[in-house]
Amino acid sequence: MDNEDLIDYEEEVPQVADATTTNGASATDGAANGAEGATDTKKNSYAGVHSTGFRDFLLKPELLRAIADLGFEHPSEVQQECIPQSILGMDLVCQAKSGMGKTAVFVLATLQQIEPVDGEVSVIVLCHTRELAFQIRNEYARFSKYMSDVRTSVFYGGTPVATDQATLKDKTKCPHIVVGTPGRMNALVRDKSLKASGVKHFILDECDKMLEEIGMRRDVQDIFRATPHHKQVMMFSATLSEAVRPTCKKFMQNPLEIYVDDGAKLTLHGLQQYYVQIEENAKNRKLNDLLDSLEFNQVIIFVRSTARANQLNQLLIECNFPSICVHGGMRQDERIERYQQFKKFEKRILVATDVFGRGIDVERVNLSISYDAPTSADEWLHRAGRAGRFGTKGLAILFSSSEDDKKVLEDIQSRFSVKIPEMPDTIEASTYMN
Ligand SMILES: Nc1ncnc2c1ncn2[C@@H]1O[C@H](COP(=O)(O)OP(=O)(O)OP(=O)(O)O)[C@@H](O)[C@H]1O
Repeated sequence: MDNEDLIDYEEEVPQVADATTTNGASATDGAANGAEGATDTKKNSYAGVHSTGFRDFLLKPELLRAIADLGFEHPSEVQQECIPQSILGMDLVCQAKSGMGKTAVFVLATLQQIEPVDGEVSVIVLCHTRELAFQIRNEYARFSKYMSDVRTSVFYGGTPVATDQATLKDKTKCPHIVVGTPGRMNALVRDKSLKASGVKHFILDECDKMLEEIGMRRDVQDIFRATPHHKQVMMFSATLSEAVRPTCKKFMQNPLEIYVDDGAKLTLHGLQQYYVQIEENAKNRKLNDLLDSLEFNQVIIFVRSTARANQLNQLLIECNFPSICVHGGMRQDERIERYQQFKKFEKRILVATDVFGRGIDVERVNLSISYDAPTSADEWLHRAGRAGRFGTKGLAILFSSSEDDKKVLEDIQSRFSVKIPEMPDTIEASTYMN
């Protein structure tokens, strides 16, 4: 990746040595453990060893009440590792498996520290898709329900910019916390509707995605430059390759680096993964068979283009499956409405492009089918991780129909030290249903 045009004002800071505070054992284990055996070493690690409770973090009573209302009993491992330091304002770069509660780390850390000043935005959270931004704003709403003086807004493209501008202009409405996608957020910063000079916490979720895509990275950098030098920076993803880590750290000062899971350990314990070798023209029939024969609560079916999403969704509806689709080619309000429909369990089948590949959290999804193979091993990990949230069981299936698909399959197996077998004729439902 080309790092040339990265932000400049941290460039002189000496790079943190590799021996930075990491989650010692876990961080190194991953690299050393080459095989599936690694998966047995920490059963239920998502729930930690239960030695710590949320109370031990000395959070505000309003937050503890909200956490109790949400039914969170114990912090997950990533929460145990990150919350104590992040609530003290430390910079943080964090990799942990999909669905293990990274969102709560930054939501709690920022709500714990926030001192809301009317007319001032003090927290900026950036993520790569509008639905994810919407979801994160909802997480803020859930955790801040007893903090009535804290306002959170979400800003993303495809909606009237004037509405966002009006919200920011009105002191009684101006949010203290803003979640958004880079393009719209940068536009609001550029036209000075969003004054970033009061920002104290700057967060990137799915940071590898945002820093690897050049357009997004430029927007992120521009927004970052408009914020004060002194602030807390936190970054999160399930996939932080060795290549992207230095890029992340360029935005930070002496960050705490927590790699709860790495390499082989990124594979979710409860998730079974299979591939299906198939000709392109046999995919529809196979998908039909799978949807008929597999038991599932909800399923996300990934395809590579908006046109294919529409076609496949149409076909499934004609076959009387309760299907909807979401992709970047539809109106934004419709996208959010469909996301909500699926989240509320009004539909059980969602056909989506990679717009839904990362971050989206729908509890009942226990089946992830890549009808079109992903383009990289990392994207597979994110797609598969839509099933098996927070340590639950799930099933992920990849249709492989070309030499490129085969190559991706090989990459997945070597990058995550996992064996993905060919799908057997039958799979016992209890092994992937909770
Ligand atoms: N301590 C906890 N106890 C119970 N449930 C939790 C806890 N922490 C988080 N969750 C739930 O787990 C689910 C997954 O969390 P979240 O979406 O933050 O995962 P993530 O690590 O960001 O995953 P991804 O990498 O896929 O974005 C959410 O529904 C969240 O409410």
